Amino acid sequence: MTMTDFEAPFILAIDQGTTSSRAIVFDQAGRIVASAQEEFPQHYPHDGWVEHDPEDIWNTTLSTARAAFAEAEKSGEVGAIGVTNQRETTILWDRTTSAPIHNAIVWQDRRTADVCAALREEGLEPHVAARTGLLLDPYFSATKAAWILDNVEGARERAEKSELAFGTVDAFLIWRLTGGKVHATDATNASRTSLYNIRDNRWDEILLEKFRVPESILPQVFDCAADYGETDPEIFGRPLPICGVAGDQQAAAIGQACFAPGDIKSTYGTGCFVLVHTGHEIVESKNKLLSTIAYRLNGETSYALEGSIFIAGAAIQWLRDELGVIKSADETAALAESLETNEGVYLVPAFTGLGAPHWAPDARGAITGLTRGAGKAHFARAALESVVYQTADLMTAIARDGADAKTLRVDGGMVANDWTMQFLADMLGLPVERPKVLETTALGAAYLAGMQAGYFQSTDEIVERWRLDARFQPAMSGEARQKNLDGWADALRRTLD
Ligand SMILES: Nc1ncnc2c1ncn2[C@@H]1O[C@H](COP(=O)(O)OP(=O)(O)O)[C@@H](O)[C@H]1O
Ligand SMILES: O=P(O)(O)OC[C@H](O)CO
Repeated sequence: MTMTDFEAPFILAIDQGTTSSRAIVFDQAGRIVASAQEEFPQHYPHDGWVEHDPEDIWNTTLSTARAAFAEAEKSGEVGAIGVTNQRETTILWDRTTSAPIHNAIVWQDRRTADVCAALREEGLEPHVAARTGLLLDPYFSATKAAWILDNVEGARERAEKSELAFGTVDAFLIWRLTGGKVHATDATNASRTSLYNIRDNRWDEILLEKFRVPESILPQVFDCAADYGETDPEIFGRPLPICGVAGDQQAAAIGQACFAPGDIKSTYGTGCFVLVHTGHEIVESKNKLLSTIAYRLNGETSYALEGSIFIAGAAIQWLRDELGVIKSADETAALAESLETNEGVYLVPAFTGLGAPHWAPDARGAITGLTRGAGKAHFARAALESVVYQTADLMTAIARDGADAKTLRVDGGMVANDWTMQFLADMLGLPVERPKVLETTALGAAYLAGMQAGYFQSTDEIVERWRLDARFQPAMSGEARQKNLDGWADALRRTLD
């Protein structure tokens, strides 16, 4: 392909993730023109606490966006920007100086588990579920924002005087990119705060009061494809419109062209998130899944059921960084394959508690079935298998809630691992489809911006652009499958007990 094969104007997608910031420029056919990525430090000040320095978030976003932009502009012009982000992560900043008043409290952070437990005792959970589709868990932004207001000296008084702004990472980046002119978020990110009423599409006064978050600090909530203002001309040498925004899991579903009820995708990055489109209706889960906004376009809201797993690729990073049994993530497939079975070794990676469908913030990880012969292949296989079993638990919950999946579309860094994808198809008993573009999160943000910029007229044009790379068909015997699932259920029971 020559440079001139690309269809301009291009779209710059900013994908601010949990462990790295990425910027990818796409052409209008959905092909990658240029990209850049930078990791940044994670801070763990106490057991169960996870923080990011917002300046690291900003600096890595800025440098990757500028690098991808400069590379792309050698072959065409960038016309629009889409933003997608790690969700729930909470930042409060000074409206005058744009300086954060505390580190970002990351979605994985469990410090407000006690607050959530106390609110549950007071009977708040059914109200949270009815209004936001969520559960009472430290995962979501509300208790994180209140924690900052209570623990940074003078913050509450300053918030009451409208001197502070709250945002998930998208809102913080939009604020900085527009030079402090726009304080806005999109409906998907708002739906992850525990403060946003997903039925009426507005900040919920009762929840603001219960969670003790003043309305004065909240951003405006826009559609996912909308006018979010222009970037400060100094950033890219000219102003560029920011016109597409969605939380990363919702953006991945858009990049996977999940626009019809029943369409389902699973993204394997640091964590794993399964989203199934439920149309314009909110499906209330009876199996501890979340109801959430899939996207809002032209004022019309589509919803999804979501299963959130906190540790997926992070288990592989743990093998590499803490245990040192691998040097790089790619080694895990060969290690897993070197064993005919898992030989009874299971890992339950509850490093930051367990998410759906258990919601056990105090659970901690376990490895079971170790024998003297267990070695690094067993650990690698158990880590990969754990991601699959957690997905299987979610798929069971989704099926019980009435969604009937025919195939599962997968994406994210971990799906490069063929062994894991085959094991996933085997355990689910469903075909697993991997698309050609694995960067579906960034692609989804680019599509949203492209819609607002007028490059795409409808979601049908996005459906047409989806391309299959590989389909993994279930091949394992029913007996072997059940043995594995039983072994996992046993390890899980021991962890939860
Ligand atoms: N071949 C592989 N096998 C297993 N895990 C992998 C492989 N390649 C990458 N990963 C895992 O995928 C994750 C990176 O995926 P990515 O989508 O970039 O994550 P995020 O956006 O959450 O930072 C890492 O946790 C890494 O350990
Ligand atoms: O940064 P990721 O890809 O691990 O995604 C994080 C999720 O948005 C958390 O809800």
